[in-house]
Amino acid sequence: MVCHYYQIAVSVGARFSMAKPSVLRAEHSMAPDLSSDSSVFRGVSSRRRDLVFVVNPQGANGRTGKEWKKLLPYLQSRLGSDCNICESLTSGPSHAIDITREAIREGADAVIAVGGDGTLHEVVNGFFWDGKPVANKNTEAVHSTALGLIPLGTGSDFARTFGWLVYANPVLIHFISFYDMLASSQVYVLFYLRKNDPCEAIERIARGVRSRIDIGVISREGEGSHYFINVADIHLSAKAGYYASRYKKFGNLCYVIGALQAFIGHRNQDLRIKVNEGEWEVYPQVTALCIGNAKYFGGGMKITPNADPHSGSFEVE
Ligand SMILES: Nc1ncnc2c1ncn2[C@@H]1O[C@H](COP(=O)(O)OP(=O)(O)OP(=O)(O)O)[C@@H](O)[C@H]1O
Repeated sequence: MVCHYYQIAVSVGARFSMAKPSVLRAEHSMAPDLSSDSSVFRGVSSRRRDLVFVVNPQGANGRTGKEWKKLLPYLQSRLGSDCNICESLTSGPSHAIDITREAIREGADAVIAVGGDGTLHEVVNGFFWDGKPVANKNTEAVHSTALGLIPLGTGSDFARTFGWLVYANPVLIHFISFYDMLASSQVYVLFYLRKNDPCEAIERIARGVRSRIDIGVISREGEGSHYFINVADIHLSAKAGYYASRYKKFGNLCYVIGALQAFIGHRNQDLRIKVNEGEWEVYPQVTALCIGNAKYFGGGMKITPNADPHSGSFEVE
């Protein structure tokens, strides 16, 4: 009998320090031309921080777009005097990646994902290009671009790990590699995490609170790198997530339906795993493998309860 197995290496890198301090500069005089693609960026005020909101209007079966429309006037009145507010609506899958890269190159102070974990995931991947962090094209700029989140998706699982709280102290982000990849890099992260209370999120944006967290990197020989901020998984749970995306109109129930569908025809598989510098080991008949940087997936399932995005390590289940 031929034995098929997946092969995965999980490794944890060391934290390291960022060369530049990470304070949002309220008096920043930079005025990048984020309106170079006018269909994408709509500048609202003229100076100070440049905040780019990447909105998936189709998130949560269209609820994200509706919530965002209600939120925008408040956001403009609250932040408009201090910030350039750039609203950028995604037109389809992967668009958020391109928007984010452009915003960082143009010197945005923060790129804020407005939507669910899918949108957040794309924005995180937009912070990188060709295995490296995207850089401001103004090489003399002294600020870094922060990542932000207003969780308005179906599951919004990443935000759950934080209990909708703000992390006030800057902590270092670093990127942890796994799957035949060494990696190290960093971005700063802003958290605006009070689900169903976006006004509270905007208050946090106004305060400019920053934190630093870990980001995972997945790579395969001959393919590009792929970054994750929440939970990376393979086999049954990954199939469940894939199927769930077809049923978002049912809200969080989509994850139950997706899981049921994934069970149909599912067969466990042997898995070859290496953790850190350990030996390769074969784990027989594995149902799923989850590598958690944060705790939740599948619409609130606490799959890696001890994972902590600030810890410099993953929890593997
Ligand atoms: N204009 C669009 N039309 C259709 N799909 C889009 C559009 N913009 C982005 N997308 C895709 O929609 C996917 C899901 O969006 P998002 O994660 O924001 O909402 P969700 O699936 O409801 O939330 P969650 O992932 O937290 O359950 C994204 O990964 C993205 O690829």
